[in-house]
Amino acid sequence: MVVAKVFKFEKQFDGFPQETDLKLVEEQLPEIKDGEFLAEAVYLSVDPYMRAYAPRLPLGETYVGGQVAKVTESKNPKFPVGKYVVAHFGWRTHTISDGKRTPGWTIPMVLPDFGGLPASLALGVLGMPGNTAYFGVTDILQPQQGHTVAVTGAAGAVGSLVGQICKIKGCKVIGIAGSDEKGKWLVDELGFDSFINYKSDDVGKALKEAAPQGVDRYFDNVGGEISSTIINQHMKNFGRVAVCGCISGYNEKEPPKATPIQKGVLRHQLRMQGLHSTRWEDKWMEGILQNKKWIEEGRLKYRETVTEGFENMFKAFTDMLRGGNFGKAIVKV
Ligand SMILES: NC(=O)C1=CN([C@@H]2O[C@H](COP(=O)(O)OP(=O)(O)OC[C@H]3O[C@@H](n4cnc5c(N)ncnc54)[C@H](OP(=O)(O)O)[C@@H]3O)[C@@H](O)[C@H]2O)C=CC1
Ligand SMILES: CCCCCC(=O)/C=C/[C@@H]1[C@@H](C/C=C\CCCC(=O)O)[C@@H](O)C[C@H]1O
Repeated sequence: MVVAKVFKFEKQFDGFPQETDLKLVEEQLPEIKDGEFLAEAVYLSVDPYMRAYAPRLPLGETYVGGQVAKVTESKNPKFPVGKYVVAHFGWRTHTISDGKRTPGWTIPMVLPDFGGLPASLALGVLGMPGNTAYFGVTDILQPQQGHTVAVTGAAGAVGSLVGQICKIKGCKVIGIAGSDEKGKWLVDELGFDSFINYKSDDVGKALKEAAPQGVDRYFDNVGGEISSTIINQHMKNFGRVAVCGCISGYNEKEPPKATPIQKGVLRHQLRMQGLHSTRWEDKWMEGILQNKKWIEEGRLKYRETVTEGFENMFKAFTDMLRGGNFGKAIVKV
């Protein structure tokens, strides 16, 4: 008899998530049936969307999320024992799956050959965040050689890759994030051209110094007043803005107030587009293979912030929301 540990959504968040909003329970799993397999979580992801999605998640449900799991029993030839899968099973240690899609989420996928790179990367640079960065830059932002690019959430899973991919495309990249230690990593190790600490610097003033001629492309991971400042005061004419996330408001009880951006969009004739990584599901492997190639060539660096122990999922999640992570935040069971 297999017993799964599962985090259930106990109480709707009211502002910043509290530990008592989730409940860790045990579930006895039945024997697998024909067409099913049993998978044991090895790495689990903690992502900002888990906070943004909460109002739509019914209470009592398993908390949402992706994981890399090892197939330990199988009556489904597409998911043989010993293989690793990346799947949207939620915050749980053991899962019985029929290999079909959890409605609204990605379909379980046997991990492709990562050529010796760690399987955990399927939750980061070789998975959803990596593809958000890759397709968000190549399809939405479309930076050209010589462009100046600003990216917020710059030291996180998506932002750290966005900046590097823009460097690969020949751009000047300005990263905006929440600590000088993050800035040092971005500039000294990832090759960003400059860094702004939004917690201690005046973003408008610092951006004027870093990009006196203005910004051609802005990859927005945070929304709020920082984005209003960039869009209203720093974009060049005909610039592009990729709206990827708005984490500055996810934990707010009331919708955050920020200076309207319409004037800036209009004055500078900007092209501003939202994106969800899922729109590129039909060419998902293109992003994974390209990011993998850039890693192998030494042109794309990744970093993981690993929390040990399934019981520490909530801690890892809230640490990430508070900015404790460099690169991708994951949990190792
Ligand atoms: N559209 C899509 O398909 C996807 C969108 N996203 C979005 O992209 C963004 C980044 O996601 P991801 O890379 O996974 O997460 P990160 O790895 O960047 O982690 C979140 C980071 O957000 C920063 N942060 C927290 N609060 C604030 C705040 N008030 N203002 C500014 N920054 C804050 C913290 O860094 P710091 O120390 O700098 O504050 C923290 O490390 C999120 O908004 C997310 O929702 C992510 C994946 C897919
Ligand atoms: C306003 C919330 C923006 C969330 C941005 C983000 O991180 C998206 C990530 C998607 C994720 C979408 C899942 C749920 C977010 C829905 C929130 C909402 O609309 O209220 C998943 O599909 C993979 C990433 O592409």
